[in-house]
Amino acid sequence: DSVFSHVVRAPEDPILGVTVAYNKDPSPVKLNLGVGAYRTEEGKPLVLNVVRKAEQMLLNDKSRVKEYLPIVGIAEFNKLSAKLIFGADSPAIRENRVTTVQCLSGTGSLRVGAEFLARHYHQKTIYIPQPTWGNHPKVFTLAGLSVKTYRYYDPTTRGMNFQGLLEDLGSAPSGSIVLLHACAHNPTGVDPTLQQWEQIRQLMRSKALLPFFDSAYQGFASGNLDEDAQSIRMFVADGGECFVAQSYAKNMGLYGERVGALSVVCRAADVASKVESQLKLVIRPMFSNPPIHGASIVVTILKDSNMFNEWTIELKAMADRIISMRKQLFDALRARGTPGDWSHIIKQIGMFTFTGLNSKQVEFMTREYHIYMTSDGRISMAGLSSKTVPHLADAIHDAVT
Ligand SMILES: Cc1[nH+]cc(COP(=O)(O)O)c(CN[C@@H](CCC(=O)O)C(=O)O)c1O
Repeated sequence: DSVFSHVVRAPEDPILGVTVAYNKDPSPVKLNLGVGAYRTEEGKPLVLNVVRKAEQMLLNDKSRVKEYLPIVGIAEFNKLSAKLIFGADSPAIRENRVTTVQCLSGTGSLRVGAEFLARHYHQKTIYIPQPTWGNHPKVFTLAGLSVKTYRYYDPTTRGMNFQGLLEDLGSAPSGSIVLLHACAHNPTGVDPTLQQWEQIRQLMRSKALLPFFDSAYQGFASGNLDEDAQSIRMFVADGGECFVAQSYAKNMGLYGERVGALSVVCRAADVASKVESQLKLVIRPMFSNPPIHGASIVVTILKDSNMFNEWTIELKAMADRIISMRKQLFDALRARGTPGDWSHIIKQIGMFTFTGLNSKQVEFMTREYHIYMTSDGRISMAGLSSKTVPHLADAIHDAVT
């Protein structure tokens, strides 16, 4: 018999497995509110017009070839990605203290950064928020870091547990790595205020804690690219060092193209270039060099001011539709007199609402209403439309009464 007959069947992924279950459900009223992927009012995935236009331009350009990219990817993509996240006027970019390497979307950027840190950084512990994106602990553990958590969310207020955050980061060994969601925290939808970010920055710099930002939703939280990058830019402005993982999956709708970048901001230009040389030694045996198509779309859009503006308009429209779904769900629950305070639905920002529903209630909603969402009570608002809000509101009302 097979030499792999001992292999046990692994469980489905807590997030991506929701889509597997949804796809199996024959119900005509089923609703997929699991995966954080944007859907239109018609409930369909969206390819941005500006992305279609960029792809057409690429197709028409007969000079384009499909040669290997350099290990670090498309140089122009890396420059434009750094500019997008750090700002055109970033001192770090001006002083050439940033190295950016093209990776496989946000996950790949996190993994490459974690592998580098496990090899070259003296502290092997990374503190991640409690709760956080389900894949974070696996990415960092498999890269060789040891994962600890810091308090982040307060279930009673459904807001931040800021005191807990300060205490936990305040008692972390100096030099520890700290994972920070740049904006639109997943799964809670709760972000620090700018004042709280400044307090976090001061505390972290005073203990030489190393910030590792995960920016998967730039532009999706507020609808404004610069606003959603403010937390990162505060840290870069103080001249300190940080890691930033960037994803174009959501804000440019390039999910399956796997387009992202890892940036490392260093204190000196020569350090940045040595770091880049070591990042290449991580990437080469991992995936050798990144895919050309998605990054070429990003370059085509970011380098042309008209297409860039077109993108920002489409991005704002996606963010606005999500915000209107929040309002509609909140109003629908109020209209039903659903017991409980549901104001967190409109206070939280980004792709997700952390409803506060428990796994039993979630199971009930899946069984009785064919609503698919993660067992932690997270709902992807992008999966909702005006037509389906009543169905969800009925399900929540039924689950809590
Ligand atoms: C915070 C965060 N960081 C990184 C990623 C990775 O994105 P990518 O660029 O595709 O590698 C995601 C996607 N998380 C949503 C998408 C599905 C998934 O889990 O992956 C989600 O939480 O639904 C995040 O939510």
